[in-house]
Amino acid sequence: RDNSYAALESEYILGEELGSGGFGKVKLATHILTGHKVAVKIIDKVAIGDDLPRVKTEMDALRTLAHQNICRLYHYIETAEKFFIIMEYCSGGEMFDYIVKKERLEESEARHFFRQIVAAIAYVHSMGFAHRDMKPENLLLTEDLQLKLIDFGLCAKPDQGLQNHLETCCGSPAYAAPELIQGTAYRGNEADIWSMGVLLYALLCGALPFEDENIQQLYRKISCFVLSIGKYEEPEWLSSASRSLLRSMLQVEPRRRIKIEDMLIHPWINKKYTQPLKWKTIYDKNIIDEECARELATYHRMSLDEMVTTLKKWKFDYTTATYFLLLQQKRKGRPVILP
Ligand SMILES: CN(C)C[C@H]1CC[C@H](N2C(=O)N(C)Cc3cnc4ccc(-c5cc(Cl)c(O)c(Cl)c5)nc4c32)CC1
Repeated sequence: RDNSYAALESEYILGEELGSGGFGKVKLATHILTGHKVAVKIIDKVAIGDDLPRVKTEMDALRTLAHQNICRLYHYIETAEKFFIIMEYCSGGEMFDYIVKKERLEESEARHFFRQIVAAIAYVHSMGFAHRDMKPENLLLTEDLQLKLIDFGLCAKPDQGLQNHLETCCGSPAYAAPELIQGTAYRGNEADIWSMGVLLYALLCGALPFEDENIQQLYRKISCFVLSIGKYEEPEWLSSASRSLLRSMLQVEPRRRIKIEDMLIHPWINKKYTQPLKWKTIYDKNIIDEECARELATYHRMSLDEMVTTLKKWKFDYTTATYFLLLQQKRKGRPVILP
């Protein structure tokens, strides 16, 4: 092992592998100072090759996007050979596994999850980004069944106008919007709405509207859906409110697709909820929790003001990670102390 891990192992204890992908692997780790579990995405620069821009894309997105339904970036370390992206650990695993175990969800449970997905995407779009790879595998659960959106390797800033298909062939075909399949120019945020429609269908029906192990067949199904009046079978148990929301998201013509703002006030989203959907972030980068800053200042033998000033630089170094984990400790009602 090259000395890259040295940078990491002085601050974290590496644990089991949680999963891997084209990017590299994700390992469980323990943040030494607080004893908290974290997830470390390890990317080998040589192995990633010309996919390196995707890493930068994800880093920029994770640094900018701070939201209760998005996996939190704590710290990142770049060495000559590797990137280490230290993030919030989601002990509940993938939402995909949760749905599979349950076959399909009751409408109320589907709504509990879907409201969090809408909140995350409303925030991502409000920040000028589009995720572009929305699917159950990219939605993780915390131990208290809170949803966290992950994998921003394909995200884009739609205010860069229309992306055309070729340069950014995206995500997973089963969730890909028709305009993406057809290779015409598309807007990332409109494609996200389509993918969320497929996601909602999966949550409610326990299956995918367009399913085929053979990619060509799958594309044909999506395309013929595109060409026909967009028929897919709607199981009889779906309520009329569910059907209307699904139909408004699975609109073939992107311009006719429901907008995220209209989803926030859709009757199905708000059924049995008195509060309107709180989609804005609960985090304010300008507000530093004094108790956590004080504990860090004492540990580093710095004044409180110096520590607050340092934290407001959001360097995503070990101190940023320790601050976030102390904040998490405080949110769980545990004492905010360092050894
Ligand atoms: C199938 N994918 C392409 C990779 C897979 C790797 C394991 C990971 N995971 C799991 O699969 N558990 C079952 C446990 C688990 C727990 N906490 C995690 C916290 C963060 C992440 C994470 C992973 C990636 Cl690739 C990201 O870009 C971001 Cl922003 C975050 N993955 C986690 C994770 C889920 C994704």
